[in-house]
Amino acid sequence: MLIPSASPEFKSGFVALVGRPNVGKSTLLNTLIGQKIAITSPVAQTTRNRLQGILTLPEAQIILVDTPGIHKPHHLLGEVIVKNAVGAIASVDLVVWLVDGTVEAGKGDRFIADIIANAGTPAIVGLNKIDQLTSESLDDELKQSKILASYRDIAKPHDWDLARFSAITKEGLDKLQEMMCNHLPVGPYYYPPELVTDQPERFIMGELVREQIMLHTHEEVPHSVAVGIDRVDEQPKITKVMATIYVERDSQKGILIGKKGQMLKDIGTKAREQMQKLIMGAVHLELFVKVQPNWRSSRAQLTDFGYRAE
Ligand SMILES: Nc1nc2c(ncn2[C@@H]2O[C@H](COP(=O)(O)OP(=O)(O)OP(=O)(O)O)[C@@H](O)[C@H]2O)c(=O)[nH]1
Repeated sequence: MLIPSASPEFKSGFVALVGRPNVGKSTLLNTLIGQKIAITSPVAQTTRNRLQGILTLPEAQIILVDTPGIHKPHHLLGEVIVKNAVGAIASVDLVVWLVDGTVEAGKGDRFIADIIANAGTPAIVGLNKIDQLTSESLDDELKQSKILASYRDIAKPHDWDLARFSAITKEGLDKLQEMMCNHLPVGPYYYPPELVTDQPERFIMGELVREQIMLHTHEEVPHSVAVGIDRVDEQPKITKVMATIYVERDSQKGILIGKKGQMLKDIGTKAREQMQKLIMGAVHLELFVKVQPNWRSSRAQLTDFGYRAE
């Protein structure tokens, strides 16, 4: 893949997507670059690592940095996640601060606004999920103007732009893209235009397994799961993938395997389908489950699973 030379007006830069857990950062990233590279789920705190999506337009290359949701940390993994998100804010050209555009700004939102303001990075406040708003009555309209006003109040002193959109229906995303380009400096292509992410396929494969675990199991399991891809064997007609799911307790292993192995089978089938889309070819997936007590509290284990403090 070749990196073309940019025209003198070409713009490029790094844009961090930040916000509370579950506001739709990963969904927005996937929609903007037009391919699934970030996993999403209705469970908060799905995203753990920094992931870059590359959006190449005729006039600009925007490198979108997905960050884990900012929340109060409860264990070492939580601390590492928040520290990485804060680090990302300080090191980019622009922040898109994503919020749930269906509710007024609250304490948690102001906490993030303060972090962005302290970093001094220019920002766009992105009110997402507007597809969920209805404007059938005067009450609805009043509610919407209150939501908008609550974010305007926060944005105004810092000169932050406001954008309203839906990462799912794509309404308003053209305008957001235009705003992002306006904020970027003139610059080169950082990546070949065909590339959509900086992450190796192996990492995304592990994430696709983790996504299915989150979708298939209940509260007890998701946050204590890590997935390691042990082997990827590319054969002429099929790619064989072996992966291990690490949990902290025997009980979680039991839940994951399920009655007669049915749960693990379902997770494997769905993850395999997603992997086939990713590599555009046939996949044979083998999953193993291992108990690794307290991996979230061990720095060495976190590093092994690829969660690095940056
Ligand atoms: N209706 C609606 N739902 C959305 C929209 N964007 C995201 N969602 C949903 O919100 C949930 C969370 O989305 P994610 O993209 O995983 O959120 P996130 O901010 O990356 O979450 P973390 O990884 O926890 O930080 C998912 O169920 C999405 O389908 C939107 O524009 N409209």
